[in-house]
Amino acid sequence: MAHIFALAEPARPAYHEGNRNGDQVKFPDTGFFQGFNKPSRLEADIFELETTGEIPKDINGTFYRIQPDHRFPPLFEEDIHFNGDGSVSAFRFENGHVDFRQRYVHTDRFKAETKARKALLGKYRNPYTDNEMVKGIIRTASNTNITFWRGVLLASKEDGPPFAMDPVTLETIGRYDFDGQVQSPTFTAHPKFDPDTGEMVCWGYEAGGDGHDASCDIVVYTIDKDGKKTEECWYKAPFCGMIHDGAITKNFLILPLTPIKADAERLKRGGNHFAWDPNEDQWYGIVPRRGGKPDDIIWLRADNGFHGHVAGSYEDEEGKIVVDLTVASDNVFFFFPPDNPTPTPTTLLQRNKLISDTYRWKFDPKAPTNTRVTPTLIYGINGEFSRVDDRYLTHKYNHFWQCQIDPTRPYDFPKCGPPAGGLFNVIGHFEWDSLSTSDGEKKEPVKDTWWAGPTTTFQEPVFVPKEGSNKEGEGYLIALLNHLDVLRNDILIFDALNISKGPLAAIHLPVKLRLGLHGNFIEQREIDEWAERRKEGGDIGPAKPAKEPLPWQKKFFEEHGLTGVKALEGHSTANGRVGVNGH
Ligand SMILES: C=Cc1ccc(O)c(OC)c1
Ligand SMILES: [Fe+2]
Repeated sequence: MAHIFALAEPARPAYHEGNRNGDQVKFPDTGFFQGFNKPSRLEADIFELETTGEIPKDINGTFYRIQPDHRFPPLFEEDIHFNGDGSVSAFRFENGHVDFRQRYVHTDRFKAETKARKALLGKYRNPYTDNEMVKGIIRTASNTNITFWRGVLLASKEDGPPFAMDPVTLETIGRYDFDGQVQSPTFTAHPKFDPDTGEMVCWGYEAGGDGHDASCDIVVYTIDKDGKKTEECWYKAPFCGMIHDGAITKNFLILPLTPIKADAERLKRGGNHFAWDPNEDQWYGIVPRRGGKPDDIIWLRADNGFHGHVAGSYEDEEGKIVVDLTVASDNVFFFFPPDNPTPTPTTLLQRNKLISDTYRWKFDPKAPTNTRVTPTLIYGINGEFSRVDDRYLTHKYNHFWQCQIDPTRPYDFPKCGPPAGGLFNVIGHFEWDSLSTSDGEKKEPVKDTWWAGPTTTFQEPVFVPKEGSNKEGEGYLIALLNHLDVLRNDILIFDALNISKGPLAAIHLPVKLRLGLHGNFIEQREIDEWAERRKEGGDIGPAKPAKEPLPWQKKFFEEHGLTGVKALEGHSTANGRVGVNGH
């Protein structure tokens, strides 16, 4: 019998020679778009999610997290997860109850594509692959992190500026330029918040031109707790590599430069934004947090590796900079292979063979540029997505939490297929102090872990401090669990200092979310206080979206006239003239 979707005339394939073909709304038949990775595109509100066990009543706030979720079938069949539109989930915890909300970030890209009812932007961070209609657009999909800053959520991706959203309704306010103070084309997805000063320390790399030209310019900003930009300094990188996460101490910002490189010519040819360079070092740029000048940056170097995320960072008693982060042994971004093929991971399966241990580096801020460094400690675990008790950032700390990869545990391959996003089948709590060998004896490091079974994997956890306690690590760990067999998600809540006991409670979603990147838990007290200040007539008033195009866009519109996205919007150019070809 014919399948119910069968047509009398066979439909044309949705992709021809790798390019989108015709108007069928059909996603590629590739690993990035099928099974657990199938786009969901869901915007939803669910009041009173189903639960098992008792949700701790002292959790009062919202767990925000963000996921890429392609709104439209991509222009190119080989498109990747990281190119999907940002979609934000909010889990509001109140008195043992949990409500769910999910909305897209309304980026400029999202608006233009909605109007056209189809994808207009092409490959990840390559404007040369875009439809002519969107030339000059801010391309970012804002899909990597969702942070809370002075009463608004900032959805961010490192290829563009952040977009502000309302923390309660999740409505997009618009592109956020910090009241005109931040004009760089790119902005990190990992801004750092100093818990003692209330400052945001942030940066952009590939920041010299339009953000897609492989420039080696790095900009570093500090915004103070009142929203005023207090520092801006421009530095040069030795090459245009990725600076995804960073670390702060009281006096320094550390920028890990990963040897996955952009190349202007490859971009012009319509190729990948990045290519892994297996012969390049991993570099660490160190700049002062206050009064930095372009010449102040020092670069320390270590053998090739792929930086993951930072756990904690601080200055020790000797003034050394302690930075803890995962470093993988090979190319984690298997979809960005080297320009010249070498034996490097090119499939998810090969990627799962990578080792990603957690390294403790101690950097001397007085070391000359090009000094070679080696780690002080290696924890002896394999994982990613480290989190700490954020109240201890810039201070000596002990505890961190992380998703673990344990290939010795059974995995139900027939039911689940290759583990979407990586085999993060265990969640764990670790203690640096357990590695110390002050008495000369080698201790067995703490590995407080819990395995969730053969059909499940974890997404990045968040730490929630226990109400009324300042003790490091006292609180809860909350993490999304992927059911890879039945295509659904749960949220598990653990006692953060006793993970191996298993979850205290679970929250059940009736649907599948996407594989997300990052999230943060915000206390209700904080959300309410800022809502009061941000209301009409409040002492600072509503957050305002950017009023002007970015400098690179103004230049682009002046050079190219009123084409592309400007024509689409029917706008005049920034200076009020209709600048078509010299008029
Ligand atoms: C490691 C994560 C990472 C780095 C760069 C990206 O553009 C991204 O998009 C979701 C994610
Ligand atoms: Fe990240």
